[in-house]
Amino acid sequence: MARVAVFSAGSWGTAFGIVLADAGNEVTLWARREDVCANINDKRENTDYFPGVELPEGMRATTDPAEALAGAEYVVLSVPSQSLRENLAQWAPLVPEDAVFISLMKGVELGTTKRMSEVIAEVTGAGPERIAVVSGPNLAKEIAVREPAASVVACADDTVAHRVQELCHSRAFRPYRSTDVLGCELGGAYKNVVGLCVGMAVGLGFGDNTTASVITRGLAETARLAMKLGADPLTLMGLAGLGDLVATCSSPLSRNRTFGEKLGQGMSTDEIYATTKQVAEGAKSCSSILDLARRNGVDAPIAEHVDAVVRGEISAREMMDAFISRQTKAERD
Ligand SMILES: NC(=O)C1=CN([C@@H]2O[C@H](COP(=O)(O)OP(=O)(O)OC[C@H]3O[C@@H](n4cnc5c(N)ncnc54)[C@H](O)[C@@H]3O)[C@@H](O)[C@H]2O)C=CC1
Ligand SMILES: O=C(CO)COP(=O)(O)O
Repeated sequence: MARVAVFSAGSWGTAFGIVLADAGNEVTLWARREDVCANINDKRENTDYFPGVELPEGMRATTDPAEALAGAEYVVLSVPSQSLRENLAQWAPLVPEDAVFISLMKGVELGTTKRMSEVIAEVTGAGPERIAVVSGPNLAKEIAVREPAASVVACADDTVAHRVQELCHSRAFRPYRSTDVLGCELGGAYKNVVGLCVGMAVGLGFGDNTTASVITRGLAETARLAMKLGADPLTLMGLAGLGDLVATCSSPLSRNRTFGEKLGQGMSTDEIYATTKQVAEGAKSCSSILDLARRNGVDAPIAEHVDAVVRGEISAREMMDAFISRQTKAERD
């Protein structure tokens, strides 16, 4: 049993906290809001995110980061990717010296084009042996009610990956192990952009040929960039690549796919933001991923066109037309 601090009590932080508590750990969730914290401690429920789901015994909440971090051996991070740097700057001085960071986030930082593990390393000074990521087909709502699922735990240090793997192996959650942090993170961030694109196709009324074409070319685009940066191609064929892409692009539970569907139906980005407070990481990361691809000389038509639709520069329909009319090429290029 280990002591784990989870930041924060949103969808995935809470659902992964349930996995950790089910696996026998002592879990403290940091909640931003007093009412969320009180519900978790008093009613054993995160009413905002998972009404009706009873939280396990080994889980409690606090709004005080110092209390959450006292004696923590593992620090799980599940905040919006674009706020991580600012959040961590406040929390880092409170983190116990040897604690291992576990990133659940699927985004790329705007401006710097850094992956979340890179931001963690930069802000905290932690070495690669203290930074792990968890990524895979893990829609939070299904995990919270213990539907069976698999995922990948990646850390540059295989011994630490093994420890984190054991930490989160519960009765419904099966983690695999990897040392390819970069491949897992890029797979996780890119599938959100592809999910937006698939959602747009659905919103436009198109069927399975269109969505399968976008998913497949999305995987090719993800692999092109990830491999250029040094990822193992097999990671992209695995749970953190293809697996997550399939879950996100097929599920109405996906916030990214839903966001895309609304764009396809003609809503603007601002109108969609006004309808939800939940994170759709791809709407921000399409721009940073495109930036990353351009800096590395990699062709990224899906990221480029999704970014243009999110910015309101073209419509979803114009995006689909542009894909079809692009210069023809070999499939493997
Ligand atoms: N929901 C899901 O099914 C999954 C989500 N993820 C990833 O997990 C990360 C978190 O997403 P979710 O939990 O789904 O989002 P969410 O919107 O459900 O929760 C976000 C949490 O962050 C907090 N938050 C928002 N702005 C903040 C700020 N400025 N500073 C500190 N905390 C802030 C919110 O209070 C909330 O507790 C994202 O990177 C997402 O891609 C990964 C796998 C599954
Ligand atoms: O990452 C996810 C599933 O693995 C969740 O996807 P959304 O953020 O699109 O809901």
